[in-house]
Amino acid sequence: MTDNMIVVSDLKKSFKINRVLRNVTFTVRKGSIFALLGSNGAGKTTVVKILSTLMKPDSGNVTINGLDVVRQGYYVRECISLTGQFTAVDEVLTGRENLNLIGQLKRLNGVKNKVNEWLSFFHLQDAADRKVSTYSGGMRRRLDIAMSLMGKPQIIFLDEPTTGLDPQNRIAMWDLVKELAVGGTTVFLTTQYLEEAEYLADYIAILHGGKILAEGTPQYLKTIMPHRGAQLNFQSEEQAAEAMALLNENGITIESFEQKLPSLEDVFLALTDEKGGK
Ligand SMILES: Nc1ncnc2c1ncn2[C@@H]1O[C@H](COP(=O)(O)OP(=O)(O)OP(=O)(O)O)[C@@H](O)[C@H]1O
Repeated sequence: MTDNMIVVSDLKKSFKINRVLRNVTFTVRKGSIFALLGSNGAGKTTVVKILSTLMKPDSGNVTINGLDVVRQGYYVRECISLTGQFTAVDEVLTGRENLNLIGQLKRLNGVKNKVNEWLSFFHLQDAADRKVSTYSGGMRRRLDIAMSLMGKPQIIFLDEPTTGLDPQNRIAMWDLVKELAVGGTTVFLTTQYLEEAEYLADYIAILHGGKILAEGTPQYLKTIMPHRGAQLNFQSEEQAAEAMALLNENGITIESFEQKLPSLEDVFLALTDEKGGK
């Protein structure tokens, strides 16, 4: 019995002359949070579409839960759910009605209890009977994920789950994703944010130039990425200059403190340099 939920090998996909996926290979362990990290247009959604049976690859193999996505698509769809970048909720219905509808379409038993369970898990009880048109972006996104979880899929694909969310909603979404994995769901997410991948994922694969440029645990990737600095913002330039020399002794107030992460571009450059140098 293998521990791998997803096995992707030598995946290729082109759109006419645009070779988006040249050779993509990775595995995802059962019950883990896996992040596919890449910048705009890297091909993340294309990977998600192929893995979720919405698009056929040109070549390569993909199995999910031991099932081939091309030949056994029907069975693959039984064990996955997909939440895309644009929410699929019905604006005219309430949150509860949206969830009920999905429960009925999927012919689930005990829909009422399941709806209440997910409303509470996603902190939507208070808004449950309001029309979705009155929901914030974060609430819609949470409802969308709740809808895709009706029926308890073993694996959930979250395509850029926090794009467009404000910092507060982004953090709330991170907490929910962690809780999902604690509950045993395998989470496959795509993101263009390094900090999101580092915070959430057990394992990160960086997609760049149609290939997996680097992969590993966040701890491992930190060791091969560019150095991180810290940015200290003082009240005035004078204070900053003074502080540089006398920070500890003079007790100068630091207005704010930000950790500086390398940009994705810095990461790509460092990693491609490293590979080129080998
Ligand atoms: N159906 C399609 N027909 C033609 N080109 C496509 C199609 N789908 C994707 N592409 C192209 O493939 C490339 C990768 O797109 P994809 O949406 O997979 O990237 P992404 O990493 O998800 O980007 P983003 O972060 O912006 O969503 C882009 O150049 C895009 O224009």
